[in-house]
Amino acid sequence: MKKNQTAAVEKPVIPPVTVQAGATTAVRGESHVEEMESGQGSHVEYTELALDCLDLKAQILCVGLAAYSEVAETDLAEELPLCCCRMETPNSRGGLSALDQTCMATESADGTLNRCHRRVMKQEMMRPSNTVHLLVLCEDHRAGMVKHQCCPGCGLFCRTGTFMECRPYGSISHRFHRDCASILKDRKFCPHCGEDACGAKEVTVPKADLSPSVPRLNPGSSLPAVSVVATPPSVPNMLRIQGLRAKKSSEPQRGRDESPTSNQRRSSTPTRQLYISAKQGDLQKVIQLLVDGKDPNFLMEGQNRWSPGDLQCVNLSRCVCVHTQAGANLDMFDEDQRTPLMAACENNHLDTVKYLLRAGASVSHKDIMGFTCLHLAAKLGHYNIIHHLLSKASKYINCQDDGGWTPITWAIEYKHKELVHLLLAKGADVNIRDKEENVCLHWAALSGCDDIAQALLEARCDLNAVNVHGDTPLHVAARENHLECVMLFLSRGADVSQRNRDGETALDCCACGSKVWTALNTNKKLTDARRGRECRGERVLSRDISRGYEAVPITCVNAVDSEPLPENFKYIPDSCVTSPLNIDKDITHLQCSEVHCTCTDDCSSSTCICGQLSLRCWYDSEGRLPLDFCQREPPVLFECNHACSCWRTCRNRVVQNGLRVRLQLFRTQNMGWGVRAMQDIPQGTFICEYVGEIITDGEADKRENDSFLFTLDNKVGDAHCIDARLFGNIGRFINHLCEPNLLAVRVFTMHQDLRFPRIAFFSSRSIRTGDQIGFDYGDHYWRVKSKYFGCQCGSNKCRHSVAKKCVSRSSFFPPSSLPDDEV
Ligand SMILES: C[S@@+](CC[C@H](N)C(=O)[O-])C[C@H]1O[C@@H](n2cnc3c(N)ncnc32)[C@H](O)[C@@H]1O
Repeated sequence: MKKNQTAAVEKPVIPPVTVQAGATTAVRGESHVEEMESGQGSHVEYTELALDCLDLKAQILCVGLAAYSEVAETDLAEELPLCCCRMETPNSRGGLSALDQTCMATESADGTLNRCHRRVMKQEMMRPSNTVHLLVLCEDHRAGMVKHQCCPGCGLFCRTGTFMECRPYGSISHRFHRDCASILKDRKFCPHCGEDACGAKEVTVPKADLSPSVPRLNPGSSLPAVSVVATPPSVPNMLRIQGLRAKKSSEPQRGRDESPTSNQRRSSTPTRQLYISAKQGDLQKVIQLLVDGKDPNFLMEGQNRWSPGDLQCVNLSRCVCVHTQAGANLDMFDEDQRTPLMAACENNHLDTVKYLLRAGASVSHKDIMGFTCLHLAAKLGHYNIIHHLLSKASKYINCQDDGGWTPITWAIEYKHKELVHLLLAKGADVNIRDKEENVCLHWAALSGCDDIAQALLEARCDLNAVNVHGDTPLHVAARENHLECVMLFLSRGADVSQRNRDGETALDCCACGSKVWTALNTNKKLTDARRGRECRGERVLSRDISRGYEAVPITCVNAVDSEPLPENFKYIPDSCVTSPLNIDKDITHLQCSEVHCTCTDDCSSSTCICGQLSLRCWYDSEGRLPLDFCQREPPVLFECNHACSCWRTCRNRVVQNGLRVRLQLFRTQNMGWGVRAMQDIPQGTFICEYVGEIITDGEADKRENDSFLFTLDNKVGDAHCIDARLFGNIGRFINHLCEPNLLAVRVFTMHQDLRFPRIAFFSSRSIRTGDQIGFDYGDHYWRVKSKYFGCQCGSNKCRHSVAKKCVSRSSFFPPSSLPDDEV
């Protein structure tokens, strides 16, 4: 419709404008076009307008885009040059030189040249086309330039004499010399607007007559008399101009900005100029061209692209605004099918993005790669852009590009952590598959960002997802040698033995001996062990029955029956009392370590105080009892204590340091729960203490369950027991073995009240991983218990497998204190 309208009058000229960097934009409604420099002798045609106030659409409607001839819309016309009569260029030399202070315009009148000598008021330079030199002009010639009275072909003014005149919009007059018309494929066009020169008329203006030109009725009959002036300084330039013009005519396919030697195809058409000016952020020219009626929706083929470099110009956003107000199709796209909104998103121009969204630009538009605005901004980590886009159009958050990638995928790959968190918070789907079936975790594994991977796992991204290659995220992280991601995935249960399409496990994907390899290999061994247990139907009931009270965790497993974790007792790391026993803890009663132990490597103090106790340090440098330690009647051990002068780290402190070997509570086939070693243990190693409730012998007699009683009979004072029935440690689960591998030894540590020794188990021989540990409950125990059951230790040397007559309460006895009179 616009194309059929014509303008009755020439529209006002939009002034040259400058936009200061950092000036608020039209989006906020505060922006305005800066005033043109207040030059002296300002022109009436120049109108200062605020950008927001521009109603270019109306102006352009008024001008009538229909003024474009059909020729102008053909490919042929796209190659035509365009004048730049209304453009100013800053004087690169800064201020005006003495020479510049004189107008450089030359009037051409029927072959006679006349150089202007008027004084110049403004230093900005002008020219009708890029093929001629820039000129500093007086105010009169500046006005003439704006009115297209300067010939773009030769750069001479056509204000008197005979010349061609094109009137594309009726009142607008484009002047040029007949020989300066643009020639393209044997056709002539107006060098100002590209209109067919057939429509131009030859007119003659008498020298003194500066009124609007009129068609020349009789060419040659009314030529004005013009004076031939001396050759002006600019004549050599004009020779060059003529030469270039001839070349342009002979090579019409080239653009006017193009050097003859350049192979690059240059933009040269009127409409193309609009696009280029917009790309360059040349707001002044954009406005000019739009007002001149150029189509804001023009799509240039071949070279048009909103490249990042183009878009860094501060004026761009204003150009976008102007385009928008001029009626541009907001979703017009370039050769990459990118819209201005996409360009603004990619280049982090938030204000422009806001403006375009308000104006109705599409968020869902996809470029040639299938990218949306969200993809572009996500890839570059433009947090605020994404935030704003999602606030307006959150439904596109999971939009996939041609690779099947969502915006969050791009943010992940480029490690934009904050952005990933934003997208997750806004509902990004982390399990959407791309074209290779990757999920987000694959991309986190590739980038090696464990923080992001963790966030994805918390967002329930599938750790075991496999892509078309059969790779899990663990495969990818291993291949990329990203240790942190590998550790994270393993800790979350990634399957180290999963094979991809090539039959590779993650272990096969990394360098042998690397940290990643070590982590994966360790995990594989543990996994294999676990799987072995699972094959046996073993269930892990607890990862630590001590609840962290021991230095090493004690797992509990059951591969035998459905018995649950034993919870009918309270695990305690040290013996306790439930009624006062008056244990002598008087520090002054402690035997001084100096007397019996120097706690040095050659410590061998052996002062005996009662004939029964050997006061010496028995431990070797590894904290083990010597191989010749008497097992039949083990001596009582006195460890150093707080009354000693030695350090807490001295060698004579082992039992008081607590559990150090790895043990496991397991379900036996026929002895209920039992304890086994989870590591190889050398002979003489402290295993654990028998911990429980310290009670009197009388109290023990009253207790119904005697299965956990350990007698502390020292033949010194009242007899006491440790009852581990209600309170105990791992020691309460140690079964009787007729071929024991443990030796119970009395030990004193922080007190030396001989009625209350601690019962410590040491390995009486070497123990292998997986072996059940056990001690000899003693003949007394079996004399009591054999009425009810026989020993189930399974040893060939079992001495208690046959049930015998019960006599009384049972309890365990350390070998060295078996009562002589027990029956
Ligand atoms: C201190 S508890 C040992 C842990 C016990 N197996 C459990 O399940 O709690 C002692 C009890 O274990 C069983 N026990 C220990 N050693 C045994 C053996 N060699 N043969 C049969 N039963 C045994 C007996 O029931 C005994 O009273």
